[in-house]
Amino acid sequence: MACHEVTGPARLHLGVAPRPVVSGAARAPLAAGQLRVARRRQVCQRRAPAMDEAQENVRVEFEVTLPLSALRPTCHSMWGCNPAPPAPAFQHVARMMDSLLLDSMQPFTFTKITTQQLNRPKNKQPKQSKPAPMKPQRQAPPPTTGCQSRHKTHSRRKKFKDSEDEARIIYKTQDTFNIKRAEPVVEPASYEPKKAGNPPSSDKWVASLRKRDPELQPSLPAINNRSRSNSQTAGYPRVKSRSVDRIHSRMKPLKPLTKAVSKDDELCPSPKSGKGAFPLGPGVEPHLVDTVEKDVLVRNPGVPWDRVAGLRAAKATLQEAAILPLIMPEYFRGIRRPWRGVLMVGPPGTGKTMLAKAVATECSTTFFNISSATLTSKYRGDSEKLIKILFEMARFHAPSTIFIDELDSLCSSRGSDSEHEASRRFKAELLIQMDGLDSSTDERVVMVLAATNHPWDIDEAFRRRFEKRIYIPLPDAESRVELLELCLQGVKLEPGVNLKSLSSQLEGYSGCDIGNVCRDAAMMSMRRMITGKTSDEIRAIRKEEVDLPVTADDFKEAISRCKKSVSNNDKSRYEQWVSEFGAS
Ligand SMILES: Nc1ncnc2c1ncn2[C@@H]1O[C@H](COP(=O)(O)OP(=O)(O)OP(=O)(O)O)[C@@H](O)[C@H]1O
Repeated sequence: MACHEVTGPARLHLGVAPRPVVSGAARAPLAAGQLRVARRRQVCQRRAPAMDEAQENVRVEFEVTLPLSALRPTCHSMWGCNPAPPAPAFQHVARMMDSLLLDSMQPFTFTKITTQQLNRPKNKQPKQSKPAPMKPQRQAPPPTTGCQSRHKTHSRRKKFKDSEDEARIIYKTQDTFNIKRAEPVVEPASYEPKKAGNPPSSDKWVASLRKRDPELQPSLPAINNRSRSNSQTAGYPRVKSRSVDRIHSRMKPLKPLTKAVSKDDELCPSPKSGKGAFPLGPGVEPHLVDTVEKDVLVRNPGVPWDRVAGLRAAKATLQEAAILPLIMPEYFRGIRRPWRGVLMVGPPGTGKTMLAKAVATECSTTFFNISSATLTSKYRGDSEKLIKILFEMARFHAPSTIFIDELDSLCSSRGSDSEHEASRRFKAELLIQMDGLDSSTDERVVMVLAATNHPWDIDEAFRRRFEKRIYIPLPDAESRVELLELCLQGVKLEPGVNLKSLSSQLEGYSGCDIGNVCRDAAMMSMRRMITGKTSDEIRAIRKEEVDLPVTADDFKEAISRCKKSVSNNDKSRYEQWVSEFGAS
């Protein structure tokens, strides 16, 4: 018989004297350790070893009704009764008692556990005269201890075949454990819930029962739920679960996207969808929306086209893909729909990220910037949900640009043994979301822009979805001159410095490398000035003394110190990939 087949009411009452024992009031008092079986009068008198040292002020009482068929002339081993194997229903009750008595006294903060059969036939009810006095206690919290809660579980609705199958066992004892009295006894009317302090013991007790006896599982959820609500009403600080936190945070008003105003915003207005905050529909997790708004959404990339030197072909492709559909949306319909995805491929430091920001700045689109760092570390496990919300937000704030930096680290080839489950789910979700960007029917233009230094690692499914795959090469001679001019803005140059001849010396350098050379050359005069001086002497140097024009020799020295970061082999590998998979 499984535990839920205990068909009669099982009542357990733990209390601290002098509180009257309710259900035992109509009976002759029983000595400690006595076990009485009603109806059949099977009385088993045994003393538990631990109960020999009785404490006068602690009384444990429980009342159990269970089918006679379940009852054998046996007791639980704890009381040293008949060694015959106990019946399952009785076992169930015994195990509960066992857990209560053997655990760390926490159970004694419970005053009553009641299990009732809901549809018991009236003529089969056990005698009501004795349990009747317990009823008032269900309405008022028992006054014995400070940590009280009541629990009620309902046994499965199963009728007895015969009323003779019912038996009542009443057990009374004086507990011998070193029970710390929680609080003085108070009258029910003056009972007040404990405000704070000890956590509710019910959870601990239930957890203990679960651990000790998995067979009790079916009856525990009801106990557990009830105990939570009781501990809540008893004034204990509630332990919030993550899901509860989410619900609470859902109720918090989110900052509207267009509300943030900074100094930068005033100088260069951020792209505004003008639609206010993203609505939290069903299934939308507010903390992820918050995450996208805080960490992914870039309000003001602030990179105009002219800050990007060279890269004319790439700029033209991006203009066609991102800017023109916004300028003349009627034209970009049907077969002329805007490109859904553009992949920028090239060596590091060639301006791919700058280009993406420039697109967002020029188009005034809402710019979402995600990278493997954003997704895999902080939001591991949530990354696919984040992607889903990201695309929903991008549609809501359309026209939008979603920029995925270092695409290879997020969208590498699938199916390898080392592939993590979370990564697989993320890729699947991203593929689905990119498929959903059908701007031939949807007027909300959302473009996915990605950049990678390792195009050969990208999964072919993603490669296909990036309809434009453009090469961002190392700067040519003309672009290098532009870069030098850009980098040396505000820097005094000696009249003898020729940028064209300088650019020829910088062949094979990336935009980033050229910036480093310029920075180094611009600091040469200062280095010469401070050599061999103490910090006090350096402090005494005036700005005009160090701010000397940069000479050709300075550049020469800087070039000798800063080598290029991209090898010829790397360059040819990119060119080979682009000649095979490029689409510009
Ligand atoms: N074409 C360019 N115009 C202006 N600045 C450039 C250009 N290319 C590179 N730079 C300089 O190099 C720096 C790095 O550029 P960016 O981050 O865009 O390179 P990237 O191609 O995205 O590099 P990675 O692939 O390593 O992410 C920029 O801050 C900028 O100063």
